Amino acid sequence: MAVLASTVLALASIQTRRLTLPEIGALATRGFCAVPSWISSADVERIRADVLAADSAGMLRTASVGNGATARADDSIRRTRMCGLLPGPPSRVGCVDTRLQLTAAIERLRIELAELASDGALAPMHALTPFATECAYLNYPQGGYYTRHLDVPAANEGWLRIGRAPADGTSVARWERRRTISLLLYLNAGWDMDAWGGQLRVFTRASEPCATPQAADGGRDTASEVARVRGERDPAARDGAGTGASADVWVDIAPEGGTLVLMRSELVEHEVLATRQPRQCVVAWFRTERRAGLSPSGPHPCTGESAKGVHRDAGQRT
Ligand SMILES: O=C(O)CCC(=O)C(=O)O
Ligand SMILES: [Fe+2]
Repeated sequence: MAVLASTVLALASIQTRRLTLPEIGALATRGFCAVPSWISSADVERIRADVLAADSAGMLRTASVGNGATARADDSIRRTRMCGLLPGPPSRVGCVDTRLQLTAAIERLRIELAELASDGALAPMHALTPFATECAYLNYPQGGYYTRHLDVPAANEGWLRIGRAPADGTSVARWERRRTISLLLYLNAGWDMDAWGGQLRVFTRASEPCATPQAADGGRDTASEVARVRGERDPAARDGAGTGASADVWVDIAPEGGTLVLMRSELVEHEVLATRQPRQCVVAWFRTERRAGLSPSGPHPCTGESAKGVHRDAGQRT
């Protein structure tokens, strides 16, 4: 009986729902969307239990900022613990089936987004390369936070070399990758944003290349259950006059269990406000790979710049 029960549990997959048209529209025009109840509350609890088990086993470590040689812990920017899932903790820790089902659900979402992009439902976007996804658990302690940031580095338009660099010697890798879509999946049922803070603050700017004027005002439609528009755009920006400088507009998203957030990684700045309760979530990044300096597929998503513009960058590298 116990064997049967564990077999059934192992076979049960994490059911996700497809994105709705308004959610797809928000991702296309505003660069982000919030998707309430993407998974069931039972699956939220299963994943959360696995995060806590992995943390108790010492698998979650202080999350760093920067990347490669510049990666470092910096308490003034970020306070949370993190554990990568690809590869994940050893199978004796927590529930490996839950992790496999979670990463399978994330892969199904990558395919859904790739299909939407090829159908033209999303703004032009680089292809999401299979087997290039990063995925991790995050556990914020009471007093945790992550200050305002973009998920890609500023240098080389966010492209990072895969493998050997010229400084490493000969036989240099010619591939690069960049985060394209950032994914967050929240795991705390009944999160009280007013009492506990910990909201995800997503910034949009009037000057943001992919944001349309309607988009910057339109968040209430797509995410009314989970988000509140808190920012004010300055009047000059609203009527399109002035120097191009604009005040921030932001949307606060409650980290409610089961809510999925998707953001264009190179466009959408965000932060996690101080949390007064421990807060767990899954973070993942769908990435794009390209031959160094060559356009991966089609024009740059925001500027419409095609391979020519990107080639200039390659010229500097070689
Ligand atoms: O915890 C969150 O809501 C956001 C985390 C985040 O922005 C990141 O890890 O890059
Ligand atoms: Fe982030």
